[in-house]
Amino acid sequence: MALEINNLVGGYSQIPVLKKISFQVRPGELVGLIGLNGAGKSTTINHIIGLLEPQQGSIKINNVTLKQDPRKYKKSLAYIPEMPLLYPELTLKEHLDLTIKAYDLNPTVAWKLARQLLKVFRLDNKLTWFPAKFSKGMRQKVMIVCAFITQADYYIIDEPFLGLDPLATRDLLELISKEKKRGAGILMSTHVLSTAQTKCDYFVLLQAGQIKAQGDLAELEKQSQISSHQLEDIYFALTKEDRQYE
Ligand SMILES: Nc1ncnc2c1ncn2[C@@H]1O[C@H](COP(=O)(O)OP(=O)(O)OP(=O)(O)O)[C@@H](O)[C@H]1O
Repeated sequence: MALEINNLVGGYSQIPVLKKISFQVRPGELVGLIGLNGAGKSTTINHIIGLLEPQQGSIKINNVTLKQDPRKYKKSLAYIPEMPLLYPELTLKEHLDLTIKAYDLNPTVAWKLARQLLKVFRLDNKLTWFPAKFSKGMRQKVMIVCAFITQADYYIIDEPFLGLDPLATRDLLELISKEKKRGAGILMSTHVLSTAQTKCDYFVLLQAGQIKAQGDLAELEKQSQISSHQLEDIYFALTKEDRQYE
């Protein structure tokens, strides 16, 4: 049981952005997807959520590809994009109702969880609001609440920390930790290496569409051949030579 990316070649045209990347996200694990601008993080995520089709290789969730069983694959996955995308004509309550329908959730159970999450993210008195009234951070929180009520097997979270205030960041990290304990696997792309270092169990370092290194912090430190426990130092050491030629 895992989210498995096997020898994935992909991108937006015939010239691939991703060149044979392979890694796994296992249940109960938070994996950090790390890389400079343009390294291929969003492209990887777009493949996993099914916006792009693999040119070669495969992506499986619990042994099923999107093509084999689209319903099962999509229900196993919840996605929080970097830029919040909401329906302008739907209220916050209607966004939650839509998620409950789309994921075929038990409305009583889902609403109980939704109420708790809305309170945590201070949205509980805004159920009748339309997205136009929300700030960017509030919109992001709506997406977080919608994603986490699904109780999916795997979460894909794209750069979550940029628009969130410190309180919301702390609340999200607590939520991630709870979901890990429930057994969910989480893939999170981020540039915030200090947070990634303390929270992620495993790291995938992308460089120009290839995996430069992967492992836990100790394994990465070994591969980097430097004596630093800081993810930032290890990351720069591992990607130094390649950056000179970009
Ligand atoms: N819609 C697109 N069409 C064509 N090429 C694209 C498209 N989106 C991204 N690319 C290219 O794919 C490569 C990887 O981009 P991607 O968005 O995956 O990087 P990223 O690691 O997510 O970067 P960032 O940290 O800036 O978000 C880049 O060379 C980029 O120019």
